Amino acid sequence: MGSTIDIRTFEQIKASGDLPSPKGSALAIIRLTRQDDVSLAELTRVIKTDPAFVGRLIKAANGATVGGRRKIASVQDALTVLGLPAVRNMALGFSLLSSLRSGACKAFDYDAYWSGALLTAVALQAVAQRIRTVPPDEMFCLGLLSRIGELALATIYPDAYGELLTLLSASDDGDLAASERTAFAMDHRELTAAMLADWGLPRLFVEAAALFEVPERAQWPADSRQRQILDALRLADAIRQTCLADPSGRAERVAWLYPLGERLGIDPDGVNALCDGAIESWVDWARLLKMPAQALPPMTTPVPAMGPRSTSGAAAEAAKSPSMVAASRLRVLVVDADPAVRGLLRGMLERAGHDVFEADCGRQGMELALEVQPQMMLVDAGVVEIDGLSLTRALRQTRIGRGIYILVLTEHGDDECLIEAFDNGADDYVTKPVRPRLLAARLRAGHRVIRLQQEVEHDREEIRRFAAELAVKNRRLEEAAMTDPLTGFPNRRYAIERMQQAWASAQRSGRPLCAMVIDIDAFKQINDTHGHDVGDQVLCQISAAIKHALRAPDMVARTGGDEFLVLCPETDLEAALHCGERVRQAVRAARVSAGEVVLSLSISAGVAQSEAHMPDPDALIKVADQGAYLAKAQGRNRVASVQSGVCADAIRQGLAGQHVGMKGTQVYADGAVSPTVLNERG
Ligand SMILES: Nc1nc2c(ncn2[C@@H]2O[C@H](COP(=O)(O)OP(=O)(O)OP(=O)(O)O)[C@@H](O)[C@H]2O)c(=O)[nH]1
Repeated sequence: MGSTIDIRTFEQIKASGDLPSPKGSALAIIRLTRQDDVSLAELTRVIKTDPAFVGRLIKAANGATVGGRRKIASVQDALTVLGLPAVRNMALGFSLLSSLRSGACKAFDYDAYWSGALLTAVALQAVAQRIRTVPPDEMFCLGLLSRIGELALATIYPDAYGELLTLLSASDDGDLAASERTAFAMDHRELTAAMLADWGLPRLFVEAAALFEVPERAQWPADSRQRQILDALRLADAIRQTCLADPSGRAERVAWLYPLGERLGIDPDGVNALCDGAIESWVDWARLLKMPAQALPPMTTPVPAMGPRSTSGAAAEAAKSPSMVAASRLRVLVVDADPAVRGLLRGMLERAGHDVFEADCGRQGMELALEVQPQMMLVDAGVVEIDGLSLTRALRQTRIGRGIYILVLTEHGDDECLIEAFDNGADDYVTKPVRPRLLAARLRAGHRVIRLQQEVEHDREEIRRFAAELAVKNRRLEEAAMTDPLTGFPNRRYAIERMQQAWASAQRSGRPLCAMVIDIDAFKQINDTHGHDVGDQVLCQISAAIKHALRAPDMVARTGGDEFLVLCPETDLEAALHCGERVRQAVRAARVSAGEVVLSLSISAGVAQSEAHMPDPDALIKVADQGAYLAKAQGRNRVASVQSGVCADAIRQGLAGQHVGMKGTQVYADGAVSPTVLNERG
């Protein structure tokens, strides 16, 4: 591969410390997964220190599970399903995504960059699921980072790269890579490849990332694994561009999208289905990662005419033949110490149209089997280092090795060896010296079994996809049933569930529990004066101000029109009153803009602490409600509690607002009553 960046230049940039790199827990996860003797327990412990990553990992694992398997809910199970390489790459990808959501390069659209990268990632994962060249979850990361060089250049040279982007956007025929090379003596493709290699991604991935924009430079045979990964990445990138294009742009792009699918044996309907699956999965991931992802129309409209290409015999053949070739052509690994035997077998297999890989000892056989993932292996029982039978047994214990059709080569008449071979997991045997016609017949029989397995796997894949779609839909329904659509906050139903859990836990531990009821003051006026739409915008901004003022363990839900319920676990009344006052001040300080109007509002809040005589959480909410009612009655814009026994002095010292004392109540306010328009209209 001729496009790798000059290693000295790369080392210099790296030494500057400006290159994007994984941070914190991701770094620890990557380091651990590189250790040969890492224990699952240790890795699980480190992963659990990063709750956001736990969520993403479990989501990815559930995407990868077979239909009918139970849902993955623990880190340990997710690790088993995904495997260490996928986990390592996900830690890398998500760490970069989290730490580089914004940056100093003004002309670089960070949101669009990551959103597009995510679409490429899910598209590549879906393509990999179809072509099965490498595990789909490993490909996810390749898609996510396939243009990381662009982001790196924007990070290292924010001003100069910004100027370059601005210049390019003004010209019609700008070549990004050429301009980058002129300005920085390197382009994003080279830098991407160098960074992926530096992070230890597989060579096949590094090369695909370096060349997918310039595929004419790749010299690999059309049916090689390298070429398939490259073509898969090209297809995923084309899916990204097509899905994000406007309707006329889409029509234009399918003209080169479908031929890319054809190269991998995927017909236009299959490509459309990949696009639709990718869009759905993209929106789902974007929600989890809190990234922008607009609703895109599906591609499942009938395949637009591609001119004579689509109907010509050649194109129709091209659309069909690759999948047929893929089904009849096998990757076969021959493990035998004798070069003459290997040569004989290679000749036979190649004449039958298969791709042949050779290993001269058991250890090399194991390594190659895991790397090239052959569908069939011919293993000499007497091969050295690891003997053929131990190799068979070891392979059967791996995910990759379980599905390989293994033919053992044994000495004639060695029944004991044959029995042991079958006990170790061999599918068939051939005795030495090899008789070509007999071997050819056994290869055909093996081939039949493999084809049947592939068909079963294909059906399973369909079921898996169906189950995954169903699971996503169910999750969405569950979420929707618990979420307030306007603010995105949990709704009353969810709040009551959480309240019951917190109540039970407080009963068990004997720790205090507080509830706070918040009501926006004179909100009706906003609707009446400025309209319902402005009212909605105000609600959203006030919600954000409330949430921002709360601590992480507190839970806030929108329980009514302009009413919110806050749950403060392990908090006593005094602390909850402080918290309420913090929220009140935050809302008071917020400048709420709605259209041309800037408003200042206030809230009234009631706070209550659980007490031994209260029978259930409803009683606690009722007392908090009474506090809110009292705050309203006292003139609004205040925090109140109808419970006594609070250390008034301590609170007063810590608060900016005035303290209005009543028998058995605490009330805070700073006088003004809202809402107030702070600017004049237009
Ligand atoms: N814009 C908008 N308004 C809503 C929504 N839900 C309820 N409302 C309105 O919110 C207002 C709530 O008013 P109230 O709580 O009764 O009274 P208020 O004007 O806030 O006065 P006080 O609570 O006594 O300070 C009503 O006019 C409802 O119609 C919503 O989703 N969007």
